[in-house]
Amino acid sequence: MTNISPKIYVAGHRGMVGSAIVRQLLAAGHAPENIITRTHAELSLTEQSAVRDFFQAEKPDQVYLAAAKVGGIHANNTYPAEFIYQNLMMQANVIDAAFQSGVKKLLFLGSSCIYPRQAPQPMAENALLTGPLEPTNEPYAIAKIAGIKLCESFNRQYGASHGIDYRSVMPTNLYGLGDNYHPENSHVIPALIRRFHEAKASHAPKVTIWGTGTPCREFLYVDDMAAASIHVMNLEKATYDLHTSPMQSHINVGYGSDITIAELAQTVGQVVGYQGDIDFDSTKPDGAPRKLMDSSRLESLGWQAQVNLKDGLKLAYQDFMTHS
Ligand SMILES: NC(=O)C1=CN([C@@H]2O[C@H](COP(=O)(O)OP(=O)(O)OC[C@H]3O[C@@H](n4cnc5c(N)ncnc54)[C@H](OP(=O)(O)O)[C@@H]3O)[C@@H](O)[C@H]2O)C=CC1
Ligand SMILES: C[C@H]1O[C@H](OP(=O)(O)OP(=O)(O)OC[C@H]2O[C@@H](n3cnc4c(=O)[nH]c(N)nc43)[C@H](O)[C@@H]2O)[C@@H](O)[C@@H](O)C1=O
Repeated sequence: MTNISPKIYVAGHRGMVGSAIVRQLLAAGHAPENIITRTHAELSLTEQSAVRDFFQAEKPDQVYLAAAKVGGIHANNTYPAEFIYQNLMMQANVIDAAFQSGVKKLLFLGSSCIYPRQAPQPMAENALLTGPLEPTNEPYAIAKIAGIKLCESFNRQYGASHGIDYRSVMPTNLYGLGDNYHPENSHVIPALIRRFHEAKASHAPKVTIWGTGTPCREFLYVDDMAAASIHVMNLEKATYDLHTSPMQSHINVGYGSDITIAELAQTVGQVVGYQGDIDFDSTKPDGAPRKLMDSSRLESLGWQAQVNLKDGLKLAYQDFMTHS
């Protein structure tokens, strides 16, 4: 049975993943007063001294690091300085302050974009640092790789002496409740939900999709991601260590199969009920041609995705309708 006593800090609790983690911790019986949160306005994680003060005051037992500067292909390509700087600062501040305040267990959320653009498919954890990255999100990916290496380095230097165990999970592309539906800066699923919905409402004859439609993507519903995060956080150390190594400790979290962006567009159109045409703007970037995760490490650790894409898209569309 889960130990319900730890004091848990969820960084990024108002984001899509952080909010799902909080929902699941509460549903699992964690007392609300043991779940520590701060909004961005209350605590900017890029501010080192504020982060240190917060950790020294709260002294949590566990940390889910789900706060990050996040966005889709256009945002990553347009604001690379913000993506590398803010993510490096947030994770460095949180991981070091967690260590300094005595946090024993921390889970860092990375991304599938850490793998080389031409990595063999599906991409296993050992593909890390074997080749050049996808240019549209290289700065974000470099920050995420640094986050993995921060966790590993703190474990290697202080694991035995201080009993710390900092872990990393690498999510594939996510979607679901609480997503960012911005027309340009979002990921493809929320962007297409908005675009198809608006086209349906205005009886537009066609919807234009960025890129060629040929890239493949794997999509995981956010509740599955939250469940995987809690599962990995709670694995026995001996079990985790058996499936990882000190310098390759991260764990992929994927759905298990991918589809083309053209197929995704058809499916989103069906879910939304749009009956017009779809065309493609190939002047927009495609990004990585394919990035299917090999999630067998996590599966062998006893976890598997539950929500299929069609069901997840229906839930996401309901969420968009509720909040638009
Ligand atoms: N969404 C996806 O498809 C994927 C996400 N991931 C990773 O999963 C994690 C969660 O992503 P997701 O939930 O989608 O992201 P969201 O953008 O939904 O949430 C990010 C959260 O981080 C907070 N935050 C950002 N900057 C700061 C800051 N300087 N100080 C304090 N808080 C800050 C945001 O607060 P505020 O809104 O107030 O700024 C928000 O609550 C991230 O690490 C992301 O990189 C990985 C792969 C795919
Ligand atoms: C999770 C992941 O997210 C980003 O990488 P990405 O996988 O390229 O994510 P995306 O969701 O933005 O695009 C997926 C595909 O979809 C196509 N596409 C079509 N039409 C729209 C559209 O309207 N919006 C968007 N965003 N993409 C579109 C788009 O051209 C691309 O081929 C990283 O920067 C990084 O943040 C990261 O790790």
